Amino acid sequence: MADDPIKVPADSPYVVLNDTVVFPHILASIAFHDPRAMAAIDDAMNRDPKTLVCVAGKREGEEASAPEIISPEEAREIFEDGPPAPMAAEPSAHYEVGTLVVIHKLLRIPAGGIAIMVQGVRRVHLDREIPESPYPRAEISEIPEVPEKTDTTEALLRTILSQAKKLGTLASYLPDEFETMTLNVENPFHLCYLIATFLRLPVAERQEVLEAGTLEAKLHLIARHLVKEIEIQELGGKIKSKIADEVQKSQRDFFLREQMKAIQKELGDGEEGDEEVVRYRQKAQEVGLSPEAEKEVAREISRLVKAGGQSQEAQVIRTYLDVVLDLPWNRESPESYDLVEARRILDADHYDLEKVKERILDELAVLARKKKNNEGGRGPILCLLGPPGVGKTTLGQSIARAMGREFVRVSLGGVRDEAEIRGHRRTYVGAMPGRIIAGLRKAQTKNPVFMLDEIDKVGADYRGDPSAALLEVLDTAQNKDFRDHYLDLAFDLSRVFFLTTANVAQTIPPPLLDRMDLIPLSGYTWEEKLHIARSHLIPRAMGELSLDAREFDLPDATLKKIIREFTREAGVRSLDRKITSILRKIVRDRALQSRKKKIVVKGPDLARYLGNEYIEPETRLRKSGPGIVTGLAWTPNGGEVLFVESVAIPGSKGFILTGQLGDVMKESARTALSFAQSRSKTLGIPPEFFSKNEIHIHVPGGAIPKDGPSAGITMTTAILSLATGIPVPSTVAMTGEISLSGRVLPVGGIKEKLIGAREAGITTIYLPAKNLKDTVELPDEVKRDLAIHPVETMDELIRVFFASAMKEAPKGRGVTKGSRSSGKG
Ligand SMILES: Nc1ncnc2c1ncn2[C@@H]1O[C@H](COP(=O)(O)OP(=O)(O)OP(=O)(O)O)[C@@H](O)[C@H]1O
Repeated sequence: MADDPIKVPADSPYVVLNDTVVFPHILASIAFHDPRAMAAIDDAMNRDPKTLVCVAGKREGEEASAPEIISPEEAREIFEDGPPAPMAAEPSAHYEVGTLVVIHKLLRIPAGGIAIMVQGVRRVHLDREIPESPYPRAEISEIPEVPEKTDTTEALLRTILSQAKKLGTLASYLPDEFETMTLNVENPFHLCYLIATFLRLPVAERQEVLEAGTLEAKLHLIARHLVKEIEIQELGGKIKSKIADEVQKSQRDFFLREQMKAIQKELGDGEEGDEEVVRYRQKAQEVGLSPEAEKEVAREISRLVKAGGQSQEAQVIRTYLDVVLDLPWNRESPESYDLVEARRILDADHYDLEKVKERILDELAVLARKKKNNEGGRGPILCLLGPPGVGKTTLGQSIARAMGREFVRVSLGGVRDEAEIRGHRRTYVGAMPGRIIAGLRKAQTKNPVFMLDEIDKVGADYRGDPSAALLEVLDTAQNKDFRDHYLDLAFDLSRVFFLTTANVAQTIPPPLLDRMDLIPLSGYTWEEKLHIARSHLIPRAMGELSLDAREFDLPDATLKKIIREFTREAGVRSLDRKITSILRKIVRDRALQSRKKKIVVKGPDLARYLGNEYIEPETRLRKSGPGIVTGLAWTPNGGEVLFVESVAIPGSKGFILTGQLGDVMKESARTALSFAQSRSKTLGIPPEFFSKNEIHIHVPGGAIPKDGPSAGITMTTAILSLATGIPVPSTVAMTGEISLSGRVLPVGGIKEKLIGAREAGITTIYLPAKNLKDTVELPDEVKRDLAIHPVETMDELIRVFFASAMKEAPKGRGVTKGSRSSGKG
C-alpha cells in the first residue's frame, strides 16, 4: 500500500470525527447519524476513487478513548454481522490537518445512519471551506511526507522497534501480533501511524503525531509515547503484582488456616483452641489481676497456644489458668460494721456464750474504727478454744454474717507439710495451690471470714513446718504479699479476717499461740443444752423437715433424758443428731397416722426412737468400797470423771500401776504411795501392810488420756482408803497435785472438770484452794448443785475421810463433808 495510486483531489467532502484521528495507511470503521455527514459520504461514494477527508474535532480538555482500530478481518466480520458503535458528529471546531481516506465498504443501518470502513491514504490540509456546499466540503492540499534517513532517525527507529516489542509483552490491550505488525512495516511514517493508532493517546496527541512535520519529529514523539506507556505498564504491572501478591498471601493464609482448623478438628480440638484462648484473655481482663499476675497469665496463654490442644502440658497450663483466673483478685463483699445488727445476729444464732459475743463485738468495734481511719493491720488473731460441738464453727459463720462477709473454713487437722498451706511448686506432677489459696477460691471474695480449724492439730516433720507458713499468713505485716508456691504470684491476704479454733491450747505451736487471743468456750451443762435444744436445735430441725409445732411435743423431761442418757458430750453435736433423728421418725409416724393427732414423745418412747444407746452415768457404773476414789480429768472433749481403784495383794514388789498411765501420772502415783506410807502411823495402819503387800493401782477407762499430776490427791486418798478400810462416798470427786510433804497444788481445766463432774452425778468436790478462783465463772446450776471444798493440804482431806481411823482426835481446820464453799476466794 506504500505506492497507492490515489491522487489528492483539489476539493473533497470531509467529516469531523469526534474522538479519534484516522492516520494514513490505517484501516478504520466509523458510524454516522448526522445528515450533513451522510451527505458528505454520499458525495464521496459518487467519486472515483471514493475518497473523503477525516479530520478530528476539537474538544478541549477531554481525553479520547482509543478508537476502535480493527484488523481487516475483524472489520469484515463487523460489517457482515452488524454496525460498529456510532460516533458523535458535528463538533463545533476541528483541526485543519486531516487524512484523505478511501472508503472500502459502506453499510446502511436500518434504524438510520451509515457505517463505513475506510483506509487512510494521505495527510492533507483543509485549505478553504467551500461555502456553497450543503455538506462539509473544502479545498485541500497534500502535506507531503519526506522520508529522511539519518543516524538519528535510524537510532530512533531501532529504539522504537525494541520498545514496541517490549510494550507488546507488557500491554494486554495490544494484539498478540503487535510486534510482528511493527516489524512488517517498511515505511517509517506508517510505522509511526500504526503505533500511534494502537497507543492509548488523547486526540490532541494523536493529532500532534499526524501534524509533526519531519520524520525525526514524528519518531521522537512516538518514542516518547512508547517510553511513557512502557513506564505506565510497568508501574501498573508492579501494582498489579503487588496486589496479586497480597491477594495471594491472604488466599494462602486463608488456605493454611482452613487446613489448620481441619487438622485440629481431626485431632479432636475442633475450633475450641481459638475460643478457649479468647475466653482466657477475656477473663484475664475482667478479674482485675495484679500487674505481676497479668504478665504471668499472658505468658501462660501464649504457652498454651504453642502447647496445642490435648497435650499434657496444655492440661497443666489450663489448670493453672483456671485457678489464677478464678481467684477473687479484686472482688470484695461490702463490709458491715453495724454493731447493733451484729449483736442481733450473734444472739439469733447462739444461745448465751455471753463473754464470747462480747469479745467478738469488741473486735468488730476496733476493726470499724481502723477502717474509718483507713488504718491497716489487726491485733492478735482470735482463737475460739473449746471442746467439740460447742459452736465454734457456727460462731465463725455468725461472725461472717454479722460482718457481711463470706465464710470459709479450712481444717488444719493432721497437716504436717508446709506445702499443704503454701502449695506445691508447679514443677510437681499434680501440683495444686495450698489450702489458703484454695479457701479464697472457694470464698470468691478477697475479704472473707477465714476459719483455720483445729490449729492445735498442726504438726511439724521433715516435710517442713506448716506453722511457719501459718505465721506468715496470720501476720498482717507480711500477708499483703503472700506467695503460694503453686501460683508463684503475690496475693493480698490483708483483707481476710482470720479466725482459728482449737480444742487444746497446749498443743498449739508456741509462736502461733503467741499471736493469738484465746477465747475459751466451755462445755455446756445439761440445762444449757436443754435451752440450746429448745431455742435453736429443735426449731432448725423442724425447719429442715417442714414440721409444725402443733404436730408433736418433746417435753423437757424427755429432752433431759436424751441429754443425760443418750449423749455424752461437752457440746451439743450429738444431741443435735438425736433430735433430728427423732423428728424424722415423727414425720414418718405422722405420714402413717390415719387420724392426725399430736405426737408426744415420752421418756420410755426414746428407746423406740433412738434405739438402746443408753449411757449409764459413770457414778452408777462403779461400786464404792475401800480403795476406790473418783477423780476428775480434763480431756479435749470436756471434763470427765475417772476412777482410781486400788487393791493390796500379798507380795513384795511394792507397787503395780496399770491403765496406760503416762510418766507424770506414774511419778505422781509413787509420790502418793510414799505420802500414804508417811501417814500410816497417824492412821493406825500396821507397818506390814505396805511391807508384806503389793499395792496395785488401776485407772480404768481407755478413752480418757491419763497423764498429768492432777490425780495426785485422788490416788493418795485411794491408797489410804484401802489401807484403813474406810470407803469414800461415790458422789465425791477430787482433783489436785500432791507434793511429797502433802501440800495440794493447783491444776488446770477446773471449769470443764466441774461441769463434767456434775453431769456424771457427782455432788461433792475437793479441789486445791488456789483453784477456787476458777469456779467463779461456772454456770449457776453447777455452783448450785456442787458442794465445792478447797483444800490446801492432804491432811485436811485425811481428817475429812479418815478421822475415825486417827489415833488422836482431829485437830486444826477441818472440812465438814457437804459444806458449801464455792465462790469463796
Ligand atoms: N450456744 C449455742 N447456741 C445454739 N447452737 C449451738 C450453740 N453451741 C453449739 N450449737 C450448735 O451445735 C452444733 C455444733 O457446733 P459446731 O459445729 O460449731 O461445733 P464446733 O465447736 O465447731 O466443733 P468442732 O471443734 O468439732 O469443729 C451446731 O449446729 C451449732 O449450731
